[in-house]
Formats: sequence, C-alpha cells, structure tokens
Amino acid sequence: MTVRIVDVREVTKPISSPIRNAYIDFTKMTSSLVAVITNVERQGRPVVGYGFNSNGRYGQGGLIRERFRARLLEADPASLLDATKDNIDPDKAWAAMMSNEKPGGHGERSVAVGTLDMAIWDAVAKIADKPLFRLLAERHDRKADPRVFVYAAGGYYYPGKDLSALRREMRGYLERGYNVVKMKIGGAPVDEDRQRIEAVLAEIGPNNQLAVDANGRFDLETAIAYAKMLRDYPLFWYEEAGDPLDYHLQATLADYYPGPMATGENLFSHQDARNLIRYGGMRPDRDWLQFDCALSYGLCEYLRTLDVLKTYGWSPSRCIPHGGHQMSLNIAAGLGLGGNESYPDLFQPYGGFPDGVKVIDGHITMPDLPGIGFEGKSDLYAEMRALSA
Ligand SMILES: O=C([O-])CC(=O)C(=O)O
Ligand SMILES: [Mg+2]
Repeated sequence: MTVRIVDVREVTKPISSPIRNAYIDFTKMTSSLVAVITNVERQGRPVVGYGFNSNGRYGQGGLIRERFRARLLEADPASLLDATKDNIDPDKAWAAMMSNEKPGGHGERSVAVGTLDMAIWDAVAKIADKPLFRLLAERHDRKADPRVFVYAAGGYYYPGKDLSALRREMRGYLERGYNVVKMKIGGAPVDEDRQRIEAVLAEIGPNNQLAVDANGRFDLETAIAYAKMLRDYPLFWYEEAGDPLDYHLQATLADYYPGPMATGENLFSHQDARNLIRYGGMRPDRDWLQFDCALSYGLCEYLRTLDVLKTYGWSPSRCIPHGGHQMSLNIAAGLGLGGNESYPDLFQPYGGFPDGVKVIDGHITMPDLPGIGFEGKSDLYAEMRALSA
C-alpha cells in the first residue's frame, strides 16, 4: 500500500477580538484550519495532519482550494514519498504545491502553503509515531531540548483600556509564570506610550522584562523619535519599528538604538529573510528574528531560512518566532531556537500549549505527543476533529 494523501480539507474560522495594534484591528481576523487526511492507520484510525495559519493574515480558503489542495491530490502519490517509502517527504509535497508558481512577490500564497505544510509535517511525525520536535532533532543530528522559553504577548490597545487595566493584564501574565511580557506601541502619541511603558515597568518590577512592538507603523523620523524615548528603559526588545521591507530604516535605527531590536514576522520567504540579514543592519549578538513558518511557506522554507542564517553567522538561538503556535514550539525544541511567542489570552483555541503544560520561570516543557501535539489541547482538537470527521 502506497502511503498517500487521500483528502485535504479547509475551513475558515474567526479568530477575532476587539483589540488593535498600531496598524490593524482584529475585529474581522480569520484563520484557515486544514486537515490533511492520509491512508495510514494508527490505533485503528487514519492519520490526519492539522495546520492553521497563525494570526495577522486572513484565512486562505480560496488559494488552498483553487491551487494547493489540487496539486497535492493530483500528484502521483509515489512521487511524494521519502527514501524509506513508508512516509511522505515534506519537501516533495512542498515542491508539488509550488509547481507552476513564479518566484518572488510572495503575497499570501506563502500563508496558504505554510498552513498546509504544518499539516503535512504533523502527519509525517504521526506516521513516524514521534513528537515533531524529536523527529526534527534526529534528522538534523541535534539533541532535542523540550524546555522552551516563551514570552507573553498582549498589551494591545482596546476600547476603554486604561493604565490600571494594562497593569492588571501584565500582572496576570507574571502570575501565570511568564517573566517577559510584550505590549503594543505606536497606536497612541509617544508621550502616552511612554506613560504606558512606565506603568508596565512599575508593575512588573526589575526581575521581569518588557518588549514593545510597533507593528511596522513608523517612518524613519518617528522610529528614531521612539528609539530616543525607548532607550531610557531596559527593554527586552524594540520590535518592528518600520515597514518590514524597509531594510534601510532598520539599519539606520541601529545608530539610535543600542539595545536589542526584533523583526521579521512579516517576511515570508528565505529570500526576504536574506535581504533583512544582508541589508537590515541586524546585529547577531543582540537582535532577534521572528519569522513565522505558518505565514511564510512552512517548515520546509524555514529550514532554508535557518541555512541562510548559518551562512551569515547567525545562530538559530536568535530566532523567537511570531505566532504563538505549537508548530514553532516544536521547531524551537527540536532545532534550538531561542524560544517562542505566546498569547495567553488571545487567538484561542489556536495558540497555546497542550492541556496541563505550565509556564515555569518563563519556560514550558514539551510533552511527548506524536506529531505537533494538537491532540493534547482539547479545545483545539475538538475543532480539528470536526473538520476531519
Ligand atoms: O499584533 C499583531 O499583529 C501580532 C504581532 O505583531 C506579534 O505578535 O508580534
Ligand atoms: Mg509583532
């Protein structure tokens, strides 16, 4: 029996909430949930891989149905197998999806492919009967480290949210075991943002840290004005000051901001990542890279991005992906990334950890569940099962 993909399903789900960053609000945000159903059985049931597209881009049902699903299902199943012939080769599935796609101008097809790639890797690790992070570590000759740094992202603008609500939110993250928290900036005048930052720093005290995220809102002049304000504080990082493709802005900002900076969540290919490294003035001794595989052609492409980083002398430990999903937790534990984002109160049930996993001293420990581990998160798995039933 040749291992094969027998169906690919997609449903677009709301992940909306009344929050706002400096660039968008999330009142209409959606995400694609996909199921890749195989003919392999484990414990008497077909192996199904699941994926979803993180947050910040919308559901990709049109692209998935019109192009990528068809290419996976129309490919000769034997052409998608790895050397053992017992499992699917994610790189071959990736190449099949990307046939007849021209290079460059990545648009949102990277999101559609990233979502399916997540589901394919989930299926591949389940067929191998291993947690994805262990499979990745084995394939890359590394020792898996199931203990992963996570930070709590939030601090959004929200109608009627005052400083005491912001402080309560951040206190709540510390009480749940986080020691780094993140808040939005750039959605209010700089003096108001300074007050918000000071309020949060007073709340979290000197033993915890704060990162700030401008979501690409600033032109160079504003980014510099903020840098001069922010450098008064011991921040964990200053994130996405300017447009994600404005490498000149990012490089110039380093002259004004000696502390750590972070960016990359809106770069969707290894070529874009390479341009950031070549031209964005990012400093491998202190800055952070946030490429999110779910938005950027998946893990097959992320592995190419990690190769680019290596070529330029960057360690994978400088990567802390955007998106707060279990896929990036697996990559972190398997391939030695610096950690992962987490949104304790947002984008549920998609983000987060398997049930019972606790944050302790800003770290979680990955349980040994086959695949990405979605089956361990009951609210998420209920949505997934409904799609594959
Ligand atoms: O507000 C968003 O779009 C999410 C974001 O930037 C982040 O988590 O870093
Ligand atoms: Mg961000």
